Amino acid sequence: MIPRRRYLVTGTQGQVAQSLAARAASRNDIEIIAVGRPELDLADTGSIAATVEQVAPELIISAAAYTAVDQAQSEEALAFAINADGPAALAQAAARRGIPLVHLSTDYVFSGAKTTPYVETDETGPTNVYGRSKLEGEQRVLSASPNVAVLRTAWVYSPYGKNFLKTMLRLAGERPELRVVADQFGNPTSALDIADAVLKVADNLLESRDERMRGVFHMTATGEASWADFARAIFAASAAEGGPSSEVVSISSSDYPTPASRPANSRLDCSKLRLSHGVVLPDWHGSTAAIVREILAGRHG
Ligand SMILES: NC(=O)C1=CN([C@@H]2O[C@H](COP(=O)(O)OP(=O)(O)OC[C@H]3O[C@@H](n4cnc5c(N)ncnc54)[C@H](OP(=O)(O)O)[C@@H]3O)[C@@H](O)[C@H]2O)C=CC1
Ligand SMILES: Cc1cn([C@H]2C[C@H](O)[C@@H](COP(=O)(O)OP(=O)(O)O[C@H]3O[C@@H](C)C(=O)[C@@H](O)[C@H]3O)O2)c(=O)[nH]c1=O
Repeated sequence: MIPRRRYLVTGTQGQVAQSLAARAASRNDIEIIAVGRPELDLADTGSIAATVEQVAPELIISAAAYTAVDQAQSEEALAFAINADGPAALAQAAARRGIPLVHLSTDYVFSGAKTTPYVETDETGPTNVYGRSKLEGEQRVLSASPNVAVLRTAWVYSPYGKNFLKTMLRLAGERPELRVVADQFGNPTSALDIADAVLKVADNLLESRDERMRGVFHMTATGEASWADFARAIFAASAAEGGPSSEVVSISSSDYPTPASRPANSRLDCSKLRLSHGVVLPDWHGSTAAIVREILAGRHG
C-alpha cells in the first residue's frame, strides 16, 4: 500500500477547505487534516505551532482567512491578526519542520487601475482593509520561509459556505429583478477547480526543489466577467435546470455603495502558473453551470 501524504489545511468550513476535502475523498494517496478553531486559531498565534507539531503534516495549505470584505473595514486589527500574523506563524512552523506551505491570497491586493490583466510583478495597491491584510500576509509568509507558493485567486464560488453565486440564487427566489455592478471585472473561480490546482501545486512542491515553483502565482479560472455578467450566467444555468432566475439590471459601483471599495479591474494573468507548475484552471462558464446544477440538485446545504 502507498503511504498517504498528510496535508494540514487551515479551517474546516471554508469553501476551499471543504473543496479540498471533497477532492481528497476520491484519492488514496493524500490525507487532508482540516483544522479550525479552537484547535487552530489564526488570531492566537500560540495555538499554531503546537497544532502543526501535533498533526505532523508533510505540507500545509493555508486556506483559512478573514474574508468578510466590508466588515474588515471596521475590524482592521482582527483582519490583520487572522490574515497576516496567523499565516506568518504558520509559515514559521512550516519552516521549522522543513515542509512546504501553499498560501492562498487574493486579487484584492491590486488597486484596479490597470486596464489589462495583472501579472505577479505588477505593483500592488489594495483599496480596502481586507486587501491590505492579505498583502501583508503574503509578505510575511514569503519572508518566513523560502519553501512557499502564494496563490492569488479571485471571486471564489462553490456549493459551500457564503459566496456571490449562492447569494444570487437566494435573491432570485425573492425578487424578479436584481441590480448588479457591471463596472468591476475579474475572474470568477470555482473552489473545486482551486482545490484541483492546489493539489497539483502541492505535488510539485513535494517532488521538486525548483525555485521557479516557489513565490507568488496568479491562479484563477480562464475567462473574465463583470459581477453582472457572472450573475446573468448563474441565472441562465439555473433557468436551464428549472431553478430560480432574475432579470439582471447593470449598475455602476457608485449605485451600490459598500463600506469597502473594490477594484474596477482585478483580472489576473495566470501564465506564470502554467509555465512553472503546468496548471491551467478551466473556463468559468462550465464550472459555474456545474456548481449551479449541484446546488439545485440539493446535494449541499
Ligand atoms: N472567497 C473569495 O471570494 C476569495 C477568497 N480568497 C482567499 O482564498 C482563501 C480561501 O477562501 P474561502 O475558502 O472562500 O474562505 P471562506 O470565507 O469560505 O472560509 C474562511 C475560513 O477561515 C476560517 N477562519 C476565519 N477566522 C479564523 C481564525 N481566526 N482561525 C482559524 N480559522 C479561521 C473560517 O472558519 P469558520 O467557518 O469557523 O468561520 C472559514 O472556515 C482565503 O485565503 C481567502 O482570502 C481569495 C480570493 C477570493
Ligand atoms: C449582493 C450584490 C452584490 N453586488 C456587488 C457588490 C460587490 O461590488 C460585488 C461582489 O459582492 P460580494 O460582496 O459578494 O463579493 P466580495 O466580498 O467583494 O468578493 C470578494 O471576496 C474576497 C474574499 C475576495 O478575495 C475577492 O476575490 C472577492 O471574491 O457585487 C451587487 O451589485 N448587487 C447585489 O445584489
